[in-house]
This record gives sequence, C-alpha cells and structure tokens, in this order.
Amino acid sequence: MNLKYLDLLAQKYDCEEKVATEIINLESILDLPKGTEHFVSDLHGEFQAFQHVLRNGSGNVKVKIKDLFKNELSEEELNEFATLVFYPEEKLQLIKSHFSSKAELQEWYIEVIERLLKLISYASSKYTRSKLRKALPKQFVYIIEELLYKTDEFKNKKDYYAKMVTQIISLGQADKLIIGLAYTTQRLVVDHLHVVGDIYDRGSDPHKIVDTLIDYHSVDIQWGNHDVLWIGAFAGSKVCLANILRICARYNNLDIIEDVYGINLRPLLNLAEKYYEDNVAFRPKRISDEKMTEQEQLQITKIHQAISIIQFKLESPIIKRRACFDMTDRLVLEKVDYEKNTATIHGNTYSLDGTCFTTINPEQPDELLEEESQVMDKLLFSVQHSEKLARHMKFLMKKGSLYLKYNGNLLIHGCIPLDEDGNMEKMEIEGKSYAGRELLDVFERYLRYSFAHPEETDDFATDMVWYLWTGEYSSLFGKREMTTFERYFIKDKETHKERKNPYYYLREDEEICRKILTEFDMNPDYGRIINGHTPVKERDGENPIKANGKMLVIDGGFSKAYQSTTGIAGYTLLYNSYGMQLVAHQLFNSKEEVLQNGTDVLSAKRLVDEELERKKVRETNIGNGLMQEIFNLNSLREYRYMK
Ligand SMILES: O=P(O)(O)OC[C@H]1O[C@](O)(COP(=O)(O)O)[C@@H](O)[C@@H]1O
Ligand SMILES: [Mn+2]
Repeated sequence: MNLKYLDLLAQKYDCEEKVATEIINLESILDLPKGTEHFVSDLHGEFQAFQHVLRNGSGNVKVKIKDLFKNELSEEELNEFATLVFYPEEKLQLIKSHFSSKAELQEWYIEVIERLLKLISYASSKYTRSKLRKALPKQFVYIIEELLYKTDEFKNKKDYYAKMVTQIISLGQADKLIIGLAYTTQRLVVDHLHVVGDIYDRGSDPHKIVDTLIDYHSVDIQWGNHDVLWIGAFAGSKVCLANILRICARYNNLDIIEDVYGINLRPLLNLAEKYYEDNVAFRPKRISDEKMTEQEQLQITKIHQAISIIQFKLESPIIKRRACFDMTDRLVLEKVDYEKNTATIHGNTYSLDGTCFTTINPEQPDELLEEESQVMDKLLFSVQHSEKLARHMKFLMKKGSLYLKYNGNLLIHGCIPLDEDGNMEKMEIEGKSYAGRELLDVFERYLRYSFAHPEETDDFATDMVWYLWTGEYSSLFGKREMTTFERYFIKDKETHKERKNPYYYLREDEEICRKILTEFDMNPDYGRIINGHTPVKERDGENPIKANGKMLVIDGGFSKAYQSTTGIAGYTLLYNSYGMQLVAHQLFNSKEEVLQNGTDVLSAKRLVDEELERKKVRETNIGNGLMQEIFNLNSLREYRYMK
C-alpha cells in the first residue's frame, strides 16, 4: 500500500476512533439490502412519459402507498395521495381549492404531512440515515429528522412534535414541506437509473430528458445509435449533422435545432427554397397533434429534401476513403440512372418516385454544390457554438459509454456483432482485427478521440462515429445496411428491409448469452444482458424476457412512432434486493389526466426472477468500492494506530 496515500488518508482520519467509526459505518452498509435500480431505453424524446415514469417510480410509489395505507384510505384517496406525490405542485393547488375553511385545510395539512413522513420512513427503510438526509429538502432537514425519528416513549415530547407541525403550517411553510417530501419520496424509490440508449430523435423533447438526467441523483447512460449521431454532429461529423437535421425534419422537430439549441437554419432554408418543391415522400410525419400550417409543412418538406441529398453526398467520400467500412454497396447516388430515373440495388433495377436530384451532377453525383458545402460549414459552426448542445453532449460523454458492466449485468443498447455460427464477428480497423469486447472498446476510443478533437471533421475517428450509426459491424446498429435511400425513393417495400445481424435471433439462446457474458469477464451463471434498440412486439406476443431470463430487451416503445409496433408505451426494468421485475407501461396520455382523476398509468408487472437470498450492498459495484475503502482504512490502522 502506498505510504504517501496512507499519510494523505491520515489527514482525514487523524485518530484511531475516526478510522474505527468509518470502518464500522462502511462494514454495516455492506450488509444493507442493495438499492433499487431502474432501467429504461429508447426514450426517443418522449419527456412527458419519461418524467411520469420517474415521478411514479414505474409504479413503485403506488405500491408503497398501498402497503402503508390500503386499510385506512379508499381507492380514491389512495389515488389522490399518489398523485400528490407524483405532481406535488399542481396537485396541491387542486386539493387546496376544495377547502372552504382554514381549519379544514389545517386539518388536512397535519394529516398529509404525517402520511408523507410515514411514506418516507418506509421508502427509506433500507437506506442509511445519511443517505436519507441527502435526499431530504435541504431547508427542512432538521425539522423532518426530528419528526421522522420521533422518540416519545416517555411522553415528554407530544406537545413538542405537535407544535412543530402547527408552526410549519402557521408560518406558511406547509406547501414547500409537502412538495419537498414528495420529491424525496420519488428519489428514494429509484436508487439508481440506467438509460440504455436512444434518448434522442423522433420525440419532441430530448433536451428536457437530458436536463432531467443532469439533475438526477444517480444515473448512467449506454449510448444508443441516435445518441451517437448527435455526439458525432457536435464532434465535427458533417454527415452525422446532416442525419440529425434530416430526422428532425422528418419528425417535425426542427424547433429542437433552432429554438432549443439555437442552431441557425436560415442558410439551409434559403438553399431548400431555391432548389426544392413540395414532395409527398418528404413531408414531415404528424406523430402528435401539433398544428402545422401549409406554409410550414412546405418549408419543412423542402428542408427535408435538401438535407437528405446533402447527407447522401457526404456519405460517399467517407465510404470511398474508408475501405475497412466495406460500404461500397451504400454508394446510393452512383446506383441511379439519372436519365431513366431508376436505381439498381443488389442487381435489381427499380423506378424511382418523388426524386429531388436538382443539385446532383450525374457525372459526379456526390459533388456538393459550393452553396451546399457552405451551408454545411455554417451549420457545423452553429452546432459547435451552441452552449446548450455543448452542455448536453459533454454530459452524455461524462455519464455515458458504449456498454456497462454493473452489478453483474451487461448493459448495451444494440448488440454484439455475431456471425451465423454465433462467433464474435471481426472487423479490420487500421490494420488490426477486433471482435467482441475489444471491438466495442476500440469503437469507444475512436468516439472519445473524435469528441476531443471537434476541429477535425474528416479524420478516421470522426468517420468511425458515423460508422457506429450505420455500419454493418456497429454494436449500436446491428443491421447489414440502413435503407434510408430506398425508403424515400423506391415503392417496393422489399428494398426497405434491413437485414439484422444474426445476434438478433441468436440472443434467444441461453448458451449464446452465457458466451457473451464470459467474453465480458462476467459470471454467466449470475449475470444478464440488457438491450434496447429493437422494439419488442409485445402485441404480437413477443416476450421481452429471453434466453431463460439471461437476455432482457426493454425497448417497449416510449416512442409514439413505435407504439403501434409494441402495443405498449415502454418498459422499465426494476432490479431490487429481491430480484428483477419488468414493468410494461400503458399509454401515458397526459399529466393533466393523472392530475384530474388520479388514474395513474397502469403498469403490468412481470417477475423476471426471485433472488434465492436477498442481495446486499456487498454484492454490488458500490459494495466493491466500499470494500476497497475498508481495506485502505484497515491498512491505515495498521500503519498508524496499531503500535
Ligand atoms: O422510421 P424512421 O424514423 O425513418 O427510422 C428508420 C431508421 O431508423 C432505424 O431503425 C434506426 O433507428 P432505431 O435505432 O431507433 O431503430 C434504422 O434502422 C432505420 O433505417
Ligand atoms: Mn436504437
């Protein structure tokens, strides 16, 4: 043990009692039940639904309320109390408006504060007092602790406690206290949150999700292909930037680009107005019922075409300069016969519909017009100077990774590329061959390098970020090709199909999952793999719990665009000291609906498994860290205090 380190440690623990106290504290924490982890994926900008799932703890807040009060409260009262915990600010106003006299309101305050304290005491029962203290509203810690840890067996403090509560009310602090206690409850129910990718794209509020995660008490992120697209755009990849603009235009989310991130779209709009007309294939999707004027729709339709053509042009030089990407099949603009208006794909020739090739020179289809090139330079400048986007992307880089090994489980958004025989597929990169975990580690190294060098726009690392979005061996994409061009211009749906990596059927097999866990140095008897990325077709009877529980796919369609596929509105995987459960969320219509009639989103729960014995902190990542601290403290004791 490094003595310099122990001398440093001794500054903090400058006497034996302090060392002993800390060892006692840490050792006892190790024997507490493990904290409850929540896993969600593929939020795709659906902030309201995500926020509701955090506020109701994926149903767990209601469970705890029922555990405590089902015998004393009616169904309606239980719902009203639960809604107060979910949305305290709004619900408080609603409830207070029903009271006519101050006395009645005072009565209600005393009752609901008492109830909230009971709920917090129950929700925090497996945590230390210090962990609870950190979750309490700062301004009321002293009062709440006094009330929480009431010790009145000698009947000396009855009036003291009663006075405390009435004083809170008479000094007009009751609302703030109730709101604080409600948020403390929400926070206690979710000890740690994992977001298994695809925060961005399609939904209207990805930025609100990221802001919520930035303020969240304990969270990690495994990047999805859509997240990496946004990271790439910020890191200097013009083709990634073209993709996020295209997808925002496609889903009528250009306000995220302009209003939220302050990226100037005027140059792109001028270009679009100059060269493009209306085009049905490029009209923005109307997922939610927001209003759009004909003029707005036409503008977006033109922008959508302009940026799509720029994207296809930008893909071409990358494919040509990166032989190891092996993507010559995707040189789509060179497959077009501009005379006949057809394209030849995999040997078959198809007529093209809704083409918008005005800015394409058939002699050199991937050549950007000078003005297209200028538009991209201006867009990249604007993206890389967006304070808010910088903050969000830096957060994704800080809290994110391509995969995560946590408490024995492997979390990854997409896949581990496999061949038909279930072997890890190799990819040759800069003269070296990588597969399995090594391949993912090298992907992440390139992504981090590109992010650290935003001024480099055409280097290998930046091209590799785009590869992660659409490359055949990308662990985030997991398909042989992305048929974006075909989906826009060819009616024949056969050409739209995207062949999935064998991983997506092989992962149903327990042995394959065990092999992957072993590849990541994890215990195959104990661990599980948790994926997002592919919407689980629950409505067709697909089971998200696969390979005898070794594989859990949790993309349940938070994204409205995919709810018709899944039939539900997202999953949350819960992992507490008793084991794992999977919660399927029904459609979340609106916060207003929950506020009005307390109908919380009904969530069907499935048991994934039951632990043989309760899992303790000792068996978790956090536990490993604590045991290391205990080791250091014992070394300090021997070195300094045990003579
Ligand atoms: O339906 P959209 O939004 O055009 O997206 C289709 C594209 O999105 C992808 O599914 C990737 O996005 P996901 O990771 O959300 O699946 C591509 O495979 C496909 O080409
Ligand atoms: Mn995805």
